[in-house]
Amino acid sequence: MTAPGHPATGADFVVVANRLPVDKKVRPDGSVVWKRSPGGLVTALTPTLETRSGAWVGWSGSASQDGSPEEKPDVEGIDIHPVPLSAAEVEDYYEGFSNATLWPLFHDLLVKPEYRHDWWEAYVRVNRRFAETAASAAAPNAMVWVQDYQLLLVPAMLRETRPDLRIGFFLHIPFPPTELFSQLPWRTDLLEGLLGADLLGFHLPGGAENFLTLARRLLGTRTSNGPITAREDFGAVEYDGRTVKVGSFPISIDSADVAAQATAAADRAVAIRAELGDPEVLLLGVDRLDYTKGIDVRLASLERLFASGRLDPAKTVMVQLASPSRERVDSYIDMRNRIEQMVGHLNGKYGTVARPPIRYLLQPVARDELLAYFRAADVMLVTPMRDGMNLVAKEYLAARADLGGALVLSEFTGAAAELGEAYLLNPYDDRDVDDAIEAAVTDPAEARRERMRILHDQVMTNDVDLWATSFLDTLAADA
Ligand SMILES: Nc1nc2c(ncn2[C@@H]2O[C@H](COP(=O)(O)OP(=O)(O)O)[C@@H](O)[C@H]2O)c(=O)[nH]1
Ligand SMILES: O=P(O)(O)OC[C@H]1O[C@H](O[C@H]2O[C@H](CO)[C@@H](O)[C@H](O)[C@H]2O)[C@H](O)[C@@H](O)[C@@H]1O
Repeated sequence: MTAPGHPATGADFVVVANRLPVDKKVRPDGSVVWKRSPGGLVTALTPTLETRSGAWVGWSGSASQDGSPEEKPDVEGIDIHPVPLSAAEVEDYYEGFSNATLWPLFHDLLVKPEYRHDWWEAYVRVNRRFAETAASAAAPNAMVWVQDYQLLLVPAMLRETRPDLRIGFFLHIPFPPTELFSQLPWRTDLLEGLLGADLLGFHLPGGAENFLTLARRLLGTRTSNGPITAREDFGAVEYDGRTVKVGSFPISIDSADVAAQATAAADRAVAIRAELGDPEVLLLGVDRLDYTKGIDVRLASLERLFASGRLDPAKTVMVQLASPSRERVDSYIDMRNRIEQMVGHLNGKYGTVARPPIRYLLQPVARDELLAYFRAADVMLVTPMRDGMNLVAKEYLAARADLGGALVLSEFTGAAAELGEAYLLNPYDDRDVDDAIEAAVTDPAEARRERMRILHDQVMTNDVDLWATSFLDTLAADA
């Protein structure tokens, strides 16, 4: 069925992403409910689609029963095209090639990537399915925006059957240097897959420049040499008789919405602090439970700060909200065990029965509750070993229209490139981590407030609309 406002021949604007903007949950009684999915990508694109009205091609988040037709959820303003994945494809394409091969390789080899040809075959097959679904959803000359590392082959597959389309691709995770990318047995196929696009977007200029070097070295193509800057100066690759534009577009959030909702949650923030025993210092971490996020880095630092007396465990509470993620992938299971051991150790050593210093939740919390936590926290701890952007950091800043709080931020996040007034740290340097956390807790209120004023303004000005508009305007410009 065609959504209101869409011609029967297809949509003029199509988003293609691994995930739909809603997740399918099957209740024990067999009934189905659709819930808004967690994750930065969905959070970032939903407002854009609502204002532009278009189609979204993606996976529901659950394996399909063989032979049964995929249901189509009703999402206002978006024509949804579900792509079914079998249980084996979830294992091989999503958990395997996407999250046990590409994810660790693109995140500095924090765990060892696995290179398996059966996973690759599933990745090619599923990418083709996404491309075919997108081709059938798109109107003639439509603009199609493909998202992220799960779909690196889709741009070329789409161009093969629909050369009329204007194709953009955005990578939400870091793009690694040639030396790392070249480990991939399928490096040329992946590079050629991406070069099917008219415009390739990365968060940071460094990722875009890595891509140009790779194209030059691996394919011998002609590429531009000048520096790339965010949204302004672009690079180019000459490939197959076309010019592929390459640029940096740092993603952001719906800042005004976050600020308004967090302000509305001010009373709940006070109640949260009371429920926690009104600690002198409330530290907060909010992450998918992923080994890239450095949850262990902040817990190890707290141990050192408690042990040395630089922070008083009797006056400090740290809340760690962790959303379960990719739970069947070995490296995620290992990280979860490690974190839970550290939480237990810290509470056992530094807490009392009535008052453990670490409060750890392994479940997603409701959005309004999350915003209340942002508003309640004195210090937000964002300590990834590597992260494409990190929207949590930006959400925290937008939530602090009261100019309270402080942001501790790893230099190894994309967000750090724009947020120089945060308490920046190198997560590989224990002393630096400890010093940054201590300073964020103990600096004079006026100094913290001045940093927050600059950071809050930065995020309010550079929002997700700027990200989407600058990408789509650039994509449309040379059509
Ligand atoms: N409602 C809700 N959102 C969450 C929770 N945990 C994380 N998120 C959201 O998920 C997104 C995470 O994005 P980001 O920090 O870029 O990291 P990513 O998980 O790697 O995409 C942010 O928009 C968070 O607000 C949770 O427990 N509840
Ligand atoms: O879909 P999942 O496997 O559950 O993972 C959730 C998303 O994680 C990744 O997020 C990235 O995109 C964010 C927005 O650009 C960025 O801030 C963050 O640094 C990245 O890690 C992944 O790239 C998405 O595809 C996933 O949906």
